[in-house]
Amino acid sequence: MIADPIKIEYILKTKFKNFPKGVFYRERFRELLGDGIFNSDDDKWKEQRRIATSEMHTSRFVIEKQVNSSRDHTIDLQELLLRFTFDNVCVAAFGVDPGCLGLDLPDIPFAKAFEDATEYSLFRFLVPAFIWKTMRLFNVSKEKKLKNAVQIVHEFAETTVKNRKADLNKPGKLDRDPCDLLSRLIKMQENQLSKNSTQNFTDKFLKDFCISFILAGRDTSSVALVWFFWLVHEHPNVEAKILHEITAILSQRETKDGLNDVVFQAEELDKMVYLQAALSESLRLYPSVPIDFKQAKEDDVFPDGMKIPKGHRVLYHVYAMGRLKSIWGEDSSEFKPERWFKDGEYASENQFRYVVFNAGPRLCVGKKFAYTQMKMVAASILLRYKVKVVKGQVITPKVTTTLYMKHGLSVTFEPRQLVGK
Ligand code: HEM
Repeated sequence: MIADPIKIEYILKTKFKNFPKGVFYRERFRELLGDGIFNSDDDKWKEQRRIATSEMHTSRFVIEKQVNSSRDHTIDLQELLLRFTFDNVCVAAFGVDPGCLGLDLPDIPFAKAFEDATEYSLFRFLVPAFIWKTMRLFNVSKEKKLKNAVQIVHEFAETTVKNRKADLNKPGKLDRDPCDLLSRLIKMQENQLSKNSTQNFTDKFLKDFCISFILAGRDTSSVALVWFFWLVHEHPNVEAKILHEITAILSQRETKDGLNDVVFQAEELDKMVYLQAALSESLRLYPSVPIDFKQAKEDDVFPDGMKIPKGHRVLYHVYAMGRLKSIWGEDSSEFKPERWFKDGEYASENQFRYVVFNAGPRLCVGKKFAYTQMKMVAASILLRYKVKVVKGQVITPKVTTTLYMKHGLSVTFEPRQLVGK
């Protein structure tokens, strides 16, 4: 297990490979999306962000309805946010809203199967391979459940791919030019085929690509937000600064909407640098992916002379790195968004010291999308409510591949009167 930026830079700059092979279409993600759809400032990306933010805003209303219907009751914020990001990433991937955030918080078979599949496949990392392989051979226990869950996920994805292809071929069927990942891949393929390119995405490829994307973007932003809301509750001075920033940005608008009608525009979210710093700071202390690992493609030697034989896995401890005094200084355990500013300007940290989104050629493809999504939710809720954490609950991380709160986060929402005039 390492926590050294120099070694991490060495690992992530191509020497090591991702493990396990085939979980994500990593190379293809880079090639097809990398700096295009999700990360550039071109018009397509702006349009994607415009649609994504208005969809997030719609979800904000649903969250608000939940809040109203549970007034005077506590609500598990983590569960609500997990449902929100699942719906949201499915819209981004497939253009389909599974409806997990419905008012009665319904059980959606596809979402449940997705969750089960993730949990049961984690088992394969925890036991020697011969154990789970034997269970798979006899189709028993966790392997049997995994098989069933995977089947539900695949059936849903297959139907979605088929329907989307059919809709794209029927003029007038879709009310706007769709921006979701699946539609873009299908269109990209059609354009290339018309140029006699050899590029050909099978339905299986399209399906697996979208499933991998949902897997990567599903819980990461929601758990980040739940730790953020808890830290903000514990630091009223930070909350006051965030509110000050949001209201200052709103006051620059030419037309003044009533508070309830405010929908943040992507450009306004870009200006929320203190909020961005507070989110980055929260992720430093509670990274959504707390431990990551890569595997040596061949016998290798680290810059300090340490030998790594072919096939060996190197784990790096993102959680520990976020708290190292050697990187962050004596106050490394404190929640201080101010540390992200240099000469009054927001300054990103060196990627290999802050590996929360991975780094270099493996930097998270959804990073910008995630910040837009998190800022939209945080600003929309904080503007309207004080999120009050119920006293006496135990706040502790759950040790798994994603840093959930073990017991969720019970909160109440107190409507604000003060802002937005
Ligand atoms: C706070 C939110 C997020 C965090 C902390 C985060 C973190 C990460 C990390 C650490 C990796 C590298 C995993 C590895 O290679 O070992 C990664 C990869 C990836 N992430 Fe994110 N992520 C977030 C949100 C998202 C969202 C919202 C999406 C999609 C909409 C997304 C899409 C991806 C994809 C496609 C990859 C694979 C990229 C590649 O391997 O080249 N992420 N993310």
